[in-house]
Amino acid sequence: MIALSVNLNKVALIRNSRDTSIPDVPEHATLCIDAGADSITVHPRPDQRHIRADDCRQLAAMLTVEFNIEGNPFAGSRASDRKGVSDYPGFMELIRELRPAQCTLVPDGDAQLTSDHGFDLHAQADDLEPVLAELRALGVRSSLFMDPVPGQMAIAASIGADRIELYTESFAEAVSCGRGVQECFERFRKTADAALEAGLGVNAGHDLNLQNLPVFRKLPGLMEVSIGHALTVDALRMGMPAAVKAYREALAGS
Ligand SMILES: CC(=O)[C@@H](O)[C@H](O)COP(=O)(O)O
Ligand SMILES: NCC(=O)COP(=O)(O)O
Repeated sequence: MIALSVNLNKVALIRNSRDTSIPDVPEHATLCIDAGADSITVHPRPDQRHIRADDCRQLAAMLTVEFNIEGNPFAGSRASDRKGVSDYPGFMELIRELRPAQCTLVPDGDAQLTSDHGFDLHAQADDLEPVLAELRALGVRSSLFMDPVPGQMAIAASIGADRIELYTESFAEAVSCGRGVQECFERFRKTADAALEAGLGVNAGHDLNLQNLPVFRKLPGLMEVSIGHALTVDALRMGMPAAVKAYREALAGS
């Protein structure tokens, strides 16, 4: 069974548009879990535009399923610009404090609108190796956010990653425009095969939705998908429990 990890970034984004506590992030985590989510994902960015360090602390204290925290391991601390909101302590400082079940390392710059590329391990392996070693020492499963490039999988394994997360925006784009879907899927399949061959687990995420999951779910060895933006948009129309159930069904092929 492919695990569904619901990303709550966009619930926090709505909340942050006012000085308020609603929509309540932990309450929506519970709604997702009760509807069948296997895991909760968040991506606390230094500007705390959506998920804040305090959200991560609240979720870590209450979750009854796996917690996956994503972010750039080299992101340092940043003072909060909002009254009553804690400073961003630095990504690895947050991981050391909370020790989530999984940590997905993403090479996002602080000013990026969203995640839009994976790591280049030819350039970044030496910097990442000690971070992966620390995650292992903390008992946190590691995952590296990667583009679908088969040749990088052996490097990911050699520096100590437990899993990779395939950056799926290119597949989502192919499905959306109706062009090159099979060729794109084949690139992901070859990358997944290379990851499995190297002993890595295979996660995936970014722009996955109810239209592209029926195909992407067939990826060999896929263990987990993390989905936030499209699922939240669907939840605006159908409600969060129904949206989670719809994504679970899409993953199950039912
Ligand atoms: C790594 C990735 O693709 C997403 O998990 C990321 O969390 C998206 O970030 P935003 O929700 O800030 O667009
Ligand atoms: N790692 C992907 C994720 O957590 C959510 O990405 P998206 O569904 O918001 O694009």
